[in-house]
Amino acid sequence: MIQQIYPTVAHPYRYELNKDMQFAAAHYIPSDNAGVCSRLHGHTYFANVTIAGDDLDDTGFLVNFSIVKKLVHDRFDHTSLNDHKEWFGADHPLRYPTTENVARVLCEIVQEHLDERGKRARCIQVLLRETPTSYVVYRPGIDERFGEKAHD
Ligand SMILES: Nc1nc2c(c(=O)[nH]1)N=C([C@H](O)[C@H](O)COP(=O)(O)OP(=O)(O)OP(=O)(O)O)CN2
Ligand SMILES: [Zn+2]
Repeated sequence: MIQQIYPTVAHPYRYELNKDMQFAAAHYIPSDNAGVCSRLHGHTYFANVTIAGDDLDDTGFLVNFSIVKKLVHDRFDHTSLNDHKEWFGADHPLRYPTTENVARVLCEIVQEHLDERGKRARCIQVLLRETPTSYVVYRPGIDERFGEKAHD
């Protein structure tokens, strides 16, 4: 696993959980402006997902680390990102599988799961490294990040 210096995000929650994952995936950026990246190629992506919240479940978990791995690694590992039509496509730049968009999609997928659990935990940051020299940090807007705590 890559040793990574993580950017921190200030938040009002008691607990903060981080899950590191790697997944191998192919993609292409469906735009002529993307140069060689418009051709199918692959990366070993490194993702760090940060979740924060105040309430633990009956197991003493904010959320089970292995569930986060299932949501991200198990869904995308050894796949082509462009094939995941629910999230990615050629019809709009926000749906191209760029590092920026993939980072946001990972955050949205994790947040959807957290919403289903009903413990008010938030996915507050996703760091996604595409190559040894390129990564993106995605943080939702303050209202999405902190929910009802945004204006405390
Ligand atoms: N803002 C973005 N720029 C680029 C993205 C992206 O998702 N967001 N993606 C690519 C390509 O997909 C490519 O795989 C990664 O590009 P790059 O960092 O340029 O890759 P290199 O390994 O060639 O980097 P060097 O540091 O020059 O070795 C391109 N741009
Ligand atoms: Zn790429």
